[in-house]
Amino acid sequence: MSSNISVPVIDFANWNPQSNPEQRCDVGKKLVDGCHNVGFVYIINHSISSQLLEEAFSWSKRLFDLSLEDKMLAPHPDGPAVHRGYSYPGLEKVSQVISADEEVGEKLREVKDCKESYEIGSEENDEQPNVWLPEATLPGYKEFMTEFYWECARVSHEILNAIGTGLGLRDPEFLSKFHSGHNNQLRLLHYPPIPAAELENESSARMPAHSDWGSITILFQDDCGGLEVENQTAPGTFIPVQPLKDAIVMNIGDLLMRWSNDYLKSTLHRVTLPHSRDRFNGEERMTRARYSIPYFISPDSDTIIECLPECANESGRAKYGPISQREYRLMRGKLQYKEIGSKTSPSQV
Ligand SMILES: O=C(O)CCC(=O)C(=O)O
Ligand SMILES: [Fe+2]
Repeated sequence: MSSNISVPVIDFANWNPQSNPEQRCDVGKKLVDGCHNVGFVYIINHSISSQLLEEAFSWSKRLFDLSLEDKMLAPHPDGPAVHRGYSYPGLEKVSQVISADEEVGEKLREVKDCKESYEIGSEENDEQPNVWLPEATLPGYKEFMTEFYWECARVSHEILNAIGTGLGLRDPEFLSKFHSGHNNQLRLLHYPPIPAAELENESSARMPAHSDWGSITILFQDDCGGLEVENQTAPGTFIPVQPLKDAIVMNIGDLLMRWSNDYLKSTLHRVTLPHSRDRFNGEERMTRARYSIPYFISPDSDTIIECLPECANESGRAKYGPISQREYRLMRGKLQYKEIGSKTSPSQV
């Protein structure tokens, strides 16, 4: 695990309308460097308030503290087409076979994923309608989460514009324009305490290595720890993304990697044992519970993802042909299904 590479911290204090163009350009360049070298960055001094984040975690805890019976009043629909509502521990199996080695793939499939989640989309996304709990089960939950969803969408535009600026796009807001926000996904995640031995001997996983599919992901995590990202300079080894209070952890997804002709990196990441000293509780060596809130940002379904001219190589060549978001999502879904079997569902979108 030792590495002198770490996840860069990008200060967004100078990314606001009052900042001068040089300051904004500097923020954009640092962000893009981090997305190129590591694929993951922390963003600090962003525009989501600390109080709102506290509220989001407290709603998440209230949700997962409900009885299973209550949570099952908003069940995740069967199959991969609609990713909404509540998934009980073990329902979803994230697996991305990253090796052609059959044995590795088999081993990953046997491992239980110890987490429960609740997925939320835009109320206007007809392809994936929301699955809400009855209002009386958790009054105020739907209202808060809807507001939080759009607050995350708002900040995602700031980040996409900073990326556009850092990449030197002729129109720095070009990427943002394909993101109405209706194709995003807010996910509440709870990893219950489990015996540390199960994570150590790999009979259980919190979340195995995978990449995200969309443009970018922003993630909020509690102080438990355990998120790790693959070290680009030493593939197969991982570096920790230590909790940093109120920071946004931001990463590049597969579609933006493709859009940027592989300049921005969609990095494998996983959730494993916490790194902190208080990894275990008591004699049973139980890992602490962990709560995280990723928000996946995707372009609208009809968007054609085609190499940005500014990212073409010297001979003007693109590594990938044009593809729509919808086509790409279906292709990824199919591939994943072939590899991981029909009882499981893909990691997101
Ligand atoms: O819980 C985390 O920190 C990571 C979650 C994640 O990578 C995902 O849901 O795709
Ligand atoms: Fe992820």
